[in-house]
Amino acid sequence: MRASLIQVAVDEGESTASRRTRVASLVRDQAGVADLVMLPELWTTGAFAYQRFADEAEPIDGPTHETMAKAASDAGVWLHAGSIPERDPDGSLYNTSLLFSPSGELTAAYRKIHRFGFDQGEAVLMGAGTELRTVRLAGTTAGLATCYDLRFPELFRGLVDAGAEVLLLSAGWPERRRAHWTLLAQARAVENQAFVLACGTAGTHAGVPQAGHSIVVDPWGEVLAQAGAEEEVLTVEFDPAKVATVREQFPALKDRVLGLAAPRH
Ligand SMILES: NC(=O)CCC(=O)C(=O)O
Repeated sequence: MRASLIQVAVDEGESTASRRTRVASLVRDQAGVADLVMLPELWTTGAFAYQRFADEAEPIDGPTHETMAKAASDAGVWLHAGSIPERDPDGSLYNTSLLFSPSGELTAAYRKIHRFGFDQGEAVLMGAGTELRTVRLAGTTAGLATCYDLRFPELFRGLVDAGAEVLLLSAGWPERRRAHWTLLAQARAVENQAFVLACGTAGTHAGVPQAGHSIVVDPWGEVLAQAGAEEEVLTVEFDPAKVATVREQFPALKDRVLGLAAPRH
């Protein structure tokens, strides 16, 4: 499988409409290059531009859906189109990832489960997703996660229990915590014996420099490729069958002990 992670720059000053057009063209450029293309979290607004979420929220089948479904089918690729600020028909907001098939059908929508609560923005403005999402694509099973989710290993274990071999994380991770980003991506890959493809943003918005450094890690924890700090398309080739090989040769997942009792005092 060949995957291209498009590390979109989310600097202020570019309108949402023109960014959509620009990113759709980057996706189309992947025709014949990649089987799977990924975009970051909230790349239309930037993940920290909290004041824009309500104004720019869209329904699942809104303008980003329309543009990205067409880009996926024009390019003939699986497209993890990152996430949008979704407005549910009941008015509430969610941070929702969209995944399209090569014919442009929406195959999965994942509402981010762990909202970023550190600075009160996302956790106050957005609702929390409640359902894990896995998708069969290109002969493997992918599990979806978004940014802050990376800090919560139980979510990834849930995806692996549901059959995931490839963990797709779209993010808007800040430069300030870049060391955590690389470490956690490798940890999630090693502990789950799965590929991790983590696509972040570049640039600066709302005063928050973004980490970039999108990363692809194999089930043994080796970094197959990592981007730099600027906007970049990171293309990598990997064999999802390596998951079965690693799990067979070093069957640590089989040694899990479930339902540990709390300590007695
Ligand atoms: N958008 C996010 O989820 C930010 C997460 C983050 O900054 C962190 O976990 O650190």
